[in-house]
Amino acid sequence: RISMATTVATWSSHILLLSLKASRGEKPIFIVLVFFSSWTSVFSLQRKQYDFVFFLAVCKVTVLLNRRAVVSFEQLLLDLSEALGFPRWHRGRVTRLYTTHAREVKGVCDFFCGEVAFLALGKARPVLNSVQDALEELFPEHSHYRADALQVWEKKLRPAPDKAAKADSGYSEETENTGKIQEMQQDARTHVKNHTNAHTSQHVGKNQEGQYIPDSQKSNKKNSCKKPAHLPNNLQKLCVRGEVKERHPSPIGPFKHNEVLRETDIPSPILCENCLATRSRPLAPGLVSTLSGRVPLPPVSKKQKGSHHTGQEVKQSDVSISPSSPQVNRDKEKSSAPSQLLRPAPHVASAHTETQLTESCVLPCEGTDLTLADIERCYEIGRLIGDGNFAVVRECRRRDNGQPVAVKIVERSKLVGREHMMQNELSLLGSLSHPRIVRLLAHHHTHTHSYLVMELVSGGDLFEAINDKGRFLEPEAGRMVSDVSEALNYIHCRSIVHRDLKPENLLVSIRIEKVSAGIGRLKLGDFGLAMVVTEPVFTICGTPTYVAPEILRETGYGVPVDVWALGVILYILLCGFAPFRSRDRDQEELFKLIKHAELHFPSPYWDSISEEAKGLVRSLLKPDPTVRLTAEQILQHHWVKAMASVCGANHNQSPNTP
Ligand SMILES: Nc1ncnc2c1ncn2[C@@H]1O[C@H](COP(=O)(O)OP(=O)(O)OP(=O)(O)O)[C@@H](O)[C@H]1O
Repeated sequence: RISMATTVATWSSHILLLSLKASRGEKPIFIVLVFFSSWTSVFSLQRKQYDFVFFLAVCKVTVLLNRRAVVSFEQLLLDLSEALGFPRWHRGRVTRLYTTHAREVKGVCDFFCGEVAFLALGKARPVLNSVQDALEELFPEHSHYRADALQVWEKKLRPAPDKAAKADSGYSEETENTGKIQEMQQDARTHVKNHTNAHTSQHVGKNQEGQYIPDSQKSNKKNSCKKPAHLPNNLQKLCVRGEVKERHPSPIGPFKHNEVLRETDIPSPILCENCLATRSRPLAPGLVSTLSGRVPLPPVSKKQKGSHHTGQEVKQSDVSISPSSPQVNRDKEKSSAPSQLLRPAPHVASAHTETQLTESCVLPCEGTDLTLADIERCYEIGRLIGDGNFAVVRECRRRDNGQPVAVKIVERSKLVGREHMMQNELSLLGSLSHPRIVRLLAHHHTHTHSYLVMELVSGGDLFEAINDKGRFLEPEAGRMVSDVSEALNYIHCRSIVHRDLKPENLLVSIRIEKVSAGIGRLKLGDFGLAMVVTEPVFTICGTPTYVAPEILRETGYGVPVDVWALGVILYILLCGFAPFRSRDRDQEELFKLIKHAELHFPSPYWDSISEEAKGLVRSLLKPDPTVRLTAEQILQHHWVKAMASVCGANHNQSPNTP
């Protein structure tokens, strides 16, 4: 997966250049740094268990960073710095990252958002000549791009006429702490080229020698909107899984301008960090299926996840992931699929009458006698829109009335020992009907797979929206909290606890770009871990970042755990990073922090956020579940009401509009 990239390691007076070359035609997954390093650094990197550490020469190492490996921006800076030979204690460590166009990278999302290259800097201001050298080295054939970038840098580095302008330059805060003028004359001048559009890429550079300033202990605290691990079942210990960041088009493309969006340019799926779910985006507007004018359906012959499949391909992939012998399948199912699994949910049965199925589309929700051909006769199977641990979700269309639906295809052999998860989805979700909860319309079963036909929520999920936007304005965040609280209030009144509330399970009912305009509405989905709670539950389950302290304390829990998770989500919505995070991605440390529940609102990220919003966060993240707000109380909270009404007034929409 590593392309042997051109090695560019050039000293300029202040900036060390790192360069890479993308391997062509591969999915973009990793950020790669190649550097010259001491053995000490190499070993420390290995101890950190990066995905790959390659020895390309005696002292040259490639480090692949991916989105899941990065817990916080602070940690990312430390990792980059260490990779470049400046460990965290080193005076010359990297403290800032800038894009080629002088925009400071302030969080993990910024880092993984498709920039081609970054300048990694220490404490001191960079010198324009060095930037120019760096740009020339990196983009030798792109004089316009270089000139453009240089112009922005020139503006940024122009001597500040007064104190205020200096403060605005973005270089003043970090140096305040050091208090040593000579330290400001040193920097970890490194030019890092980053390529998220390539499966793997390569950077090469050299360490800089000399005196460096000490760590100010005040590096950027902004964290990622990273998704932590999802538990495959409710008995397993919480553990962190991986994620691969989606591809974003590069700002300058693969060194080309004005590229037209083709189908092949549709961003590749993201692999969800929490649940190893592959995340793909809705088709770009205008990409309409050749099969149907109404719903974007798959063109042919792309087999990787997130690509489009024909019905035939779906069939093939179904076959390939199933146990080879049909007899084996049947035997497995006999032992794994409980009889309740096949019982239709009461609410689901009525869905058939409501949707006026034609004769050919009436499929039973009972028994396992159906075949894939039966399913395909009723549903045109479309592109992959989600992929969890046990299921893939595809956009489909009913053939009789053209209704777009989402079909969750569960391979039942993967559910052995966890049959309750699907049972929950069928019995609990099937019994619910609320505008803020994804509706289960029908379910069908073959010998090997179950098909859960759901309302299609076409705007992606909140995780993607957070990834896109970083953080949200208070009115947007308030309305989202209101939406989720409505859903929670509805299920909590029925003594149902969701237990896996997180941004990935909140679907946006319209396209993501409109979320930024405050119009997106959320719907709660994935009831795989939900259960009816009549007495305290002790099972440890959930997703680390969102797990409530009482779950970890194992003292028994109930519906308030969902409110805690909502508190974590609100915190992330407002500032872009999670309230409890371990710098070293240490799960034990994370759990300690959660149990301790000490809440901070670090500056400057929270400076502009109202006390009311902070107050609500505090009320949701109360370690004692008995004093935590209930979903009903959240809906009555003055900030939530005010924010929801601002959004409602802006968009002339009732909060209950589906
Ligand atoms: N009704 C829907 N409409 C649109 N997209 C959906 C729908 N349901 C699920 N998805 C997408 O599919 C992804 C996976 O779905 P879901 O979480 O239900 O699968 P899962 O296998 O239960 O996941 P997990 O691994 O978390 O248990 C979701 O994150 C979402 O992006």
